[in-house]
Amino acid sequence: MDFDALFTNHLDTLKAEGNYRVFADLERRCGNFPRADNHKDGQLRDVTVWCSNDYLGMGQHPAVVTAMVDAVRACGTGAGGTRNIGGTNHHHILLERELADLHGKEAALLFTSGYVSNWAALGTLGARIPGAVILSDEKNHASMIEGIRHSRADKVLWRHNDWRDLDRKLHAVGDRPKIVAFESVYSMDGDVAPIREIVEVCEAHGALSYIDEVHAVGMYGPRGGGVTEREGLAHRIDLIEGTLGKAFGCVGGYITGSAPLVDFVRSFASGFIFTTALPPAVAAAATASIRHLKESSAEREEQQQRVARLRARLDAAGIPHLANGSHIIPVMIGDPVKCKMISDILMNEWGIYVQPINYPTVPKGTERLRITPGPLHSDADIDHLVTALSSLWRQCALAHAVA
Ligand SMILES: Cc1ncc(COP(=O)(O)O)c(C=O)c1O
Repeated sequence: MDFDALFTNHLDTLKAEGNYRVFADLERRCGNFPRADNHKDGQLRDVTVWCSNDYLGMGQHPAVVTAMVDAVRACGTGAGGTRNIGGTNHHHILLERELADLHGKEAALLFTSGYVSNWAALGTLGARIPGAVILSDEKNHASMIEGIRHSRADKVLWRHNDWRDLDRKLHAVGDRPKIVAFESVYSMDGDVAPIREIVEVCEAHGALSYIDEVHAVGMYGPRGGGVTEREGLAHRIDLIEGTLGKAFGCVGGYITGSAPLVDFVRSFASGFIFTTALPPAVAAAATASIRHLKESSAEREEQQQRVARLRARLDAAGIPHLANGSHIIPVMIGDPVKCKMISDILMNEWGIYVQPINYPTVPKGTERLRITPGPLHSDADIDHLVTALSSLWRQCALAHAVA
């Protein structure tokens, strides 16, 4: 199916109706709003955070902080409107160009979060492509599930990461327009999808491929374009979705794809049209973060060393963790009460903050600590964490990994 022709067709109808909107190129809307006082709130406990999704510490990177502060001074704190009505600033346009370039796509579109990107994009594609069927990996994130539900399109689940099952299910769907939705790095198990095989199956069936790279953008690929960049597959995926809130250290989400696809979502998605735009300062900070990670792999390399070191230390201590080929280290506990208790003791007695992950976020019996080492963790932090876990493993009589 020629999706771009279909999108263009719909857009032509919009144009004929006079409802088609464009943004002024590099539109500026900055003002000298009064600066807010910088105040410190109450005393904070000194803990080491081990469960942050600011994977590379970019939220504290001087270039990112400076970009945000400068933009707040120049443009104020808020966008002041929806993108279509007064809220588009040159920082949004620059960021969309940066994102399109990151993924080698014609266009990009910002949303207020990664959640909203998935919800709005899948909701719109499923609802507006007549007769569409969405084939969704069974472990897809809630934002994708909700988007599909919102679209009211028919949904078919395929077994997690099982491209053969996907192939069979695409066959069974037959001649209808098909959208295949999946992730690159799954958040809770940290496992990585067989993207090449999935893309080949999509191509064989003429399906639109939709990948969520939320846990991979900034982290993988020579310029931080995600697993699709690392594997040289970005150009074969129709839509890449990502977040600015994790490795890029800011907030917001986006989609990238062909110009007609992005224009189609921009023109029809209520989650884009009817909400205040991201603050320009956030867009400026995200642009600085993306640019930095495109040009420098220092944070990524440092992060990968931290992950390798922690995994080796856990292995040496016999503490079971999922080997998954990603930066997410799930330390398996398998009991909800012990999981919560260990998290509490780590916080109260060891100054370590790692949130317990229990049902319904993960299936019963697979309760875990989801640990995310970053470049800002020192060797001493890692040693302290493993010493604490080893002590708790003995205290709580937890099973050790088989060597
Ligand atoms: C796979 C996946 N997609 C989307 C999102 C939503 O991204 P955001 O936090 O930017 O809303 C998350 C959030 O954790 C996620 O894990």
